[in-house]
Amino acid sequence: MVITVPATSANLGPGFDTLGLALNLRNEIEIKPSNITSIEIYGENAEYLRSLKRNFFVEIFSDIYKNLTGKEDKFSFKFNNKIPLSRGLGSSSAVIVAAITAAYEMAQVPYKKDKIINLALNYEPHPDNITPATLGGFCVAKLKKNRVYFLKKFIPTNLRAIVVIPNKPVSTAKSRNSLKSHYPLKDVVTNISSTAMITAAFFSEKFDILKYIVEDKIHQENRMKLMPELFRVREIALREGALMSTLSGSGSTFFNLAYKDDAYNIYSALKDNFKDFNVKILYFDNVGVKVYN
Ligand SMILES: Nc1ncnc2c1ncn2[C@@H]1O[C@H](COP(=O)(O)OP(=O)(O)OP(=O)(O)O)[C@@H](O)[C@H]1O
Ligand SMILES: N[C@@H](CCO)C(=O)O
Repeated sequence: MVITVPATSANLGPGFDTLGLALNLRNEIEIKPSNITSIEIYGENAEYLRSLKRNFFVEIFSDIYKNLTGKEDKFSFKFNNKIPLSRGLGSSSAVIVAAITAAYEMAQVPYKKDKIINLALNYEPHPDNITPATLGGFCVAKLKKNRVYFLKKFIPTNLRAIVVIPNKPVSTAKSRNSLKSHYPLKDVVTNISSTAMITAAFFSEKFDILKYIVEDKIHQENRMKLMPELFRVREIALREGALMSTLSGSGSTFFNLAYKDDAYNIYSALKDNFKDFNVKILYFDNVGVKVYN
């Protein structure tokens, strides 16, 4: 069985822990029943992941598989990773969502994607990465009493993401600790109105308005100060025609949305100015986690 899962960009600026979308940059995992457990890792951060004593995917997969079947069967795992670690592209959510889905598939227990999203929450309390990793598209998610409520919208094919991936990781857990616990009412209102406008823009496919309404007062500026070059990434992307330009999740990646005809200009301006950063044009993903038997 092969399972693939997309990278995700969470928050979209003001939609902290609420908005997210899926990008066509996928980790691929091949799993086969075997007499012994074996793990092969290729691609992004392979050397680092090989050096770890515990494999996050295999641990989650084994727990869920045992819960479902009562058995401790052995499998061979081959990972081909494209999502860089701790860059705000949802690498941890991708692992969690893929591992849970793989366990249900291998155990041959029927499931709905709603189930995957809610189980994933036990491992990471951020529905804004988990929901689009599972479903693809643009997702709005709300966590209430330990349950995720969500809505998804397909992202049209005339849009592209231009991502700027710095060479420095940012741990989500650490970067959350640096955030304030209280905010003035006017800042809260800025985020509520901006998040509502972004949601309406995606659901009505009226993307031009994004140029004027994306404002965050909760987390972005503080997090961007950890890597001040990101202020210039935003300035250049917007100047070259991006519809919006936001920190991806907790960073360090910057996410830029553009019409496909503007994508190359934005990409080359960013590439020329940030030679040490990895700049990519990506399609959006509207499918989410996918299984090939
Ligand atoms: N392919 C992988 N295989 C095993 N473990 C992984 C893999 N990808 C990520 N992880 C685990 O997830 C951690 C990264 O999680 P973190 O939340 O800091 O970053 P992220 O999910 O990439 O960013 P964000 O949540 O802001 O989008 C890694 O340190 C590692 O423990
Ligand atoms: N909403 C989470 C996403 C982490 O990718 C945060 O900003 O910390």
